[in-house]
Amino acid sequence: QRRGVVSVPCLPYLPVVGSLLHLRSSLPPHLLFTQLAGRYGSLFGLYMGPHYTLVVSEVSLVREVLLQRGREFAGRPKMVTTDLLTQGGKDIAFADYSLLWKNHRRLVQSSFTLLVFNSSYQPNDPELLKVLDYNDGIVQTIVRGGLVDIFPWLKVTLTPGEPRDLLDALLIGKMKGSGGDDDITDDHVLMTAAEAFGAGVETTSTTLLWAIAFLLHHPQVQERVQAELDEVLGRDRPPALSDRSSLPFLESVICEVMRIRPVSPILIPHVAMQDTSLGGHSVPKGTRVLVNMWAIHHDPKHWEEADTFRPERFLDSSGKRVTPASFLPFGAGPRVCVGESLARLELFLFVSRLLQKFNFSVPSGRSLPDLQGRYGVVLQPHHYTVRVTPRY
Ligand code: HEM
Repeated sequence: QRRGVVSVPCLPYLPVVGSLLHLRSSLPPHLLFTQLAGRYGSLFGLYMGPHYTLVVSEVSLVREVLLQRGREFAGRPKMVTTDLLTQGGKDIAFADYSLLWKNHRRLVQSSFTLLVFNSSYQPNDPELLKVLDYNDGIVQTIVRGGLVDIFPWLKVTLTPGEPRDLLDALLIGKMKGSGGDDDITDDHVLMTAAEAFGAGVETTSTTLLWAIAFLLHHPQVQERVQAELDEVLGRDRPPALSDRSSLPFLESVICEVMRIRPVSPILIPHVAMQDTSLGGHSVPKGTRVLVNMWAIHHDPKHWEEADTFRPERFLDSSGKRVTPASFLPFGAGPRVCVGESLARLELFLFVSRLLQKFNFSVPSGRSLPDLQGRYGVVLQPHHYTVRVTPRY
């Protein structure tokens, strides 16, 4: 037992493997952790190999980690996969807390609008295809990371010259050292741009897929959004950002989608940068913290019929938008999503224009989308088929 953490319930653990044997499950991590929280409580510990890790599943504790003690918990663990993908944390999401990271983050945040709206591509533009390909490589690599992040010595299973995939290629490139022709400096240059795509495109487009999936299950919600759009915009005027406050039901549908299926059900791991405390328990420096946002968004103490899709929960009795304290799809505090306002803006423009112009339905003979989802870097819906017809 480490000093100071004895009072937090902890999963059994063994030398070297830690608690991994107790984490074997067919459930995806957010559901497994939610189940374990039922047994061990809303704050419990486990060992990911040698790494002591706290799992947090209660909103007041989450707010303590992200906001009240946000600065103390703003570190990121050093992991083999992300270290390679980001050239030792030269990105934002996986870089440890430092002055450099803070300046980098500020710079990127302030240039997003310019960066995102500055250029456009035609479908199949070779440059666009290359970027999409690279993005896909990153997604697959992080999914495959798993064990090598817990036991870095697994790297030795590599055969130099015979990379099996992008992860191997990056590892081999790194092992060769710097300065050589095979060095991965091009990837290095791509880090920040790749992250804007990796963290930005995958999350936003997946949220859009979830939105359509839930609208197919709830055609009456689709009709109500369309009635609101018809009243505010009419048939032809494209939605503008200034319309957001006049479309509270549409905005509440987007929120309910992000609540019921958060694309990032477990936040990127945080790390205690100093000895600190959480919920009155002392937490040693270096402790990893996993925030289970799925558990927060489905907590029956805070959400009535949490498993039911009900956008009205984001409206008050006079129909105005409200934001419950247990709704944190972008995280909060120093590590809050850099792209939050951009993502909200994109989702508003996409959903409003699509529903103004089209009806979404299930093609005859096909079944409704499966709403279970599959867990990767983001929580995605299984593939489904949708019929899109112009409204007029
Ligand atoms: C629906 C869309 C999105 C959702 C739900 C989402 C959610 C999140 C979450 C939960 C985090 C982790 C917070 C934490 O670790 O405490 C995060 C971090 C981040 N997101 Fe997003 N995100 C979205 C879109 C975007 C977009 C559009 C961009 C950029 C173009 C972006 C860039 C980032 C970056 C760079 C970080 C790391 C921040 C840091 O560690 O300091 N995200 N996002």
